[in-house]
Amino acid sequence: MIQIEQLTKRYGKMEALKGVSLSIEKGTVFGFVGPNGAGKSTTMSILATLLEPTSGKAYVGGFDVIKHPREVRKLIGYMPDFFGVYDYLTAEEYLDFYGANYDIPPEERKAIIPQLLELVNLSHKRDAYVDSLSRGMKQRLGLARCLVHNPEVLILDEPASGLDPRARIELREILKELRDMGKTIIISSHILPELAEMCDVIGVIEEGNLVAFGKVEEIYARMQEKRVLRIRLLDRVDEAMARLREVPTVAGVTREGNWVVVGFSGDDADQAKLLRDLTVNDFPVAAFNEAQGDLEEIFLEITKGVGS
Ligand SMILES: Nc1ncnc2c1ncn2[C@@H]1O[C@H](COP(=O)(O)OP(=O)(O)OP(=O)(O)O)[C@@H](O)[C@H]1O
Repeated sequence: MIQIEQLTKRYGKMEALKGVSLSIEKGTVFGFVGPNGAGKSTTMSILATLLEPTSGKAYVGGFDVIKHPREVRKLIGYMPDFFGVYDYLTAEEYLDFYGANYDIPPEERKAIIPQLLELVNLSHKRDAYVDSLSRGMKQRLGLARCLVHNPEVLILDEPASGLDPRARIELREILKELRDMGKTIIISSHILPELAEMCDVIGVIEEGNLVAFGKVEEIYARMQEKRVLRIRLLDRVDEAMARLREVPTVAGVTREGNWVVVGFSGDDADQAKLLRDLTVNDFPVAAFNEAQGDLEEIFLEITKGVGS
């Protein structure tokens, strides 16, 4: 559905994108993650036909964003990170205004708008002024706004930023519904766990380079290859450390008090073997556990050293 090939973007001397390539299949919820200034908004603006790349190609539904922006715009709904709202309009008038911008006839708008308000759980706020809505409600209204022309692709720039946990859950539920409707969704954030719970596929961007791309589980699995074991011994700590260093699947051994911290590249069977080896040799193991690598750690791991 979306194809990006060797995309670059320069702002003067500043290289915001340095040759990003990726492809997103129809019906995918794609999470674009990276720190501030990494190039997420730039990539999304190019896909939304609002910005021209310096070089490279981008296609939406097979249409080139430079050569066929009109066709692309019909296919996409874009929600920028900051969007102006028209405070003097009610929620319903606001959506009606955007529907009219897309040349949707008045009768059709009358039918669609209640459905959209329902979808984003704002039916009860139909007659409320936009400026009276909470941030989460405004975000949901913004989402409804980019759905007025029933686009196949949604490009949402940091839609969850500034939302409290409850509002984030609501947003996640709405995104699920949209995915079930067959929409392809691109959503950005600089907070990885926030995206992991909403997305199927994740791309990590750092200083204009795509440094990781894959299914959420694959990225987790990659981290699992580098697990960290924590072993607490009652005694013979130095001896145990020397023994552990002999094990081929052990990458590094450090000590934190009575805890031994082991960098480990083996699988579950290797891990079981390691524990057995310590206990049959009478090392007094009081605790043995695997440190859980969360997505935040994976993110730091993947992006470590990039750009330096
Ligand atoms: N119009 C512009 N003129 C000059 N530099 C720009 C412009 N827009 C973006 N940049 C620079 O390009 C880089 C990428 O910016 P971009 O907004 O794409 O990042 P981002 O990943 O979306 O970050 P954020 O999470 O802060 O929105 C940044 O260094 C930014 O300062």
